[in-house]
Amino acid sequence: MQSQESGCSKLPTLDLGELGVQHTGEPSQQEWQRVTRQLDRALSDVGCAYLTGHGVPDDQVKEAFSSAIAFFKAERDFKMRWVVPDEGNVGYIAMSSEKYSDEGKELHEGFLFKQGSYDHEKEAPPFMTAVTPLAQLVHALSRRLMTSLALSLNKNRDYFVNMHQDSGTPKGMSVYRFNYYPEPTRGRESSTGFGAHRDLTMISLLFSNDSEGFQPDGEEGHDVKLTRRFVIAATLCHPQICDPSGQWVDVPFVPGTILLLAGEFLHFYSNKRFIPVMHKVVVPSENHPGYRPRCSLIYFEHADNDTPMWPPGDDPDSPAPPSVKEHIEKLFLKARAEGAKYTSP
Ligand SMILES: O=C(O)CCC(=O)C(=O)O
Ligand SMILES: [Fe+2]
Repeated sequence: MQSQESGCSKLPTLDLGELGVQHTGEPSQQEWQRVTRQLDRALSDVGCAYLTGHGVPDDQVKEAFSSAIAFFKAERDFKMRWVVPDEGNVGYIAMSSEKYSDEGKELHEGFLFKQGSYDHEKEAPPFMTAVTPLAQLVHALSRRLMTSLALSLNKNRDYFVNMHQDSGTPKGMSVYRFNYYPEPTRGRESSTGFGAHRDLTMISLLFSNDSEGFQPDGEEGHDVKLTRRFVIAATLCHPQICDPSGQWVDVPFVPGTILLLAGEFLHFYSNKRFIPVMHKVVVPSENHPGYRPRCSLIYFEHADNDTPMWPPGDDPDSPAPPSVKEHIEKLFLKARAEGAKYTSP
């Protein structure tokens, strides 16, 4: 496994080899073992890894981003046609209408969507056509990663896949999300891109565009050993992960890779072996010529609705865990309630 130099940090890079979805045949046993070993190490040491050899064609990713960026640049009234309903969990998320941490106003817009959510009666957002071929590959990729994670825990190879039978259908909670970070015009000192949080997922797969970044001044030189937290960012507007000493570490854009993040569901179902990486997106500290908005596309892999969010304990007196659906909806509604408080005090 190689490491990706990012300023002071080294993030693992994992070549998926025969597990890449360009290979439709069954990977060899050696390849399952190699990838499983490396994946186990990356997610137990750091909680994330850059994936190469994944088989999702770069031109499909670029196409999806240009179509999404065109959407986010459209008039607000147009975008509001898809606004997420009050109690809903898919649709358009307007600028600064969510808040995931206490770090200030969060300067992002978003769009949550599922495959198959739009039919003849419900108008699809215009980027849907560009995303559809990519989504099918991402779904297949996620199943291979879940199989490998089950093998690494010495479980039946279908242990996780069986918990995710509704993925890729409108019924399950698994969802895609575009985030859009335009260049901030004012109030950047007290704002952030996306507040620090851990994903509630089994795994998250993150694509981003090249937002034409550079290393921010004065953030190099920490001797950081990455083990627990993680920031996604090293460019103008970028993600970061966080380490145990509280240092945030940049996660630069690496062309052609997907960033894999372990989520909380995986943490609980691996007996806390895999680290649910803490991450956030930072905004540039000042205006820079040539700045391009950052756009990311994330696939959140969530177990089927009624699955307990963590394995129920042996203690009959301890409260039963919430279901995956209840737990996710609670967090999502809280983020929107906080965003609303913040934007209209
Ligand atoms: O946009 C990004 O790069 C990360 C956003 C994120 O962490 C999320 O949507 O959960
Ligand atoms: Fe996240």
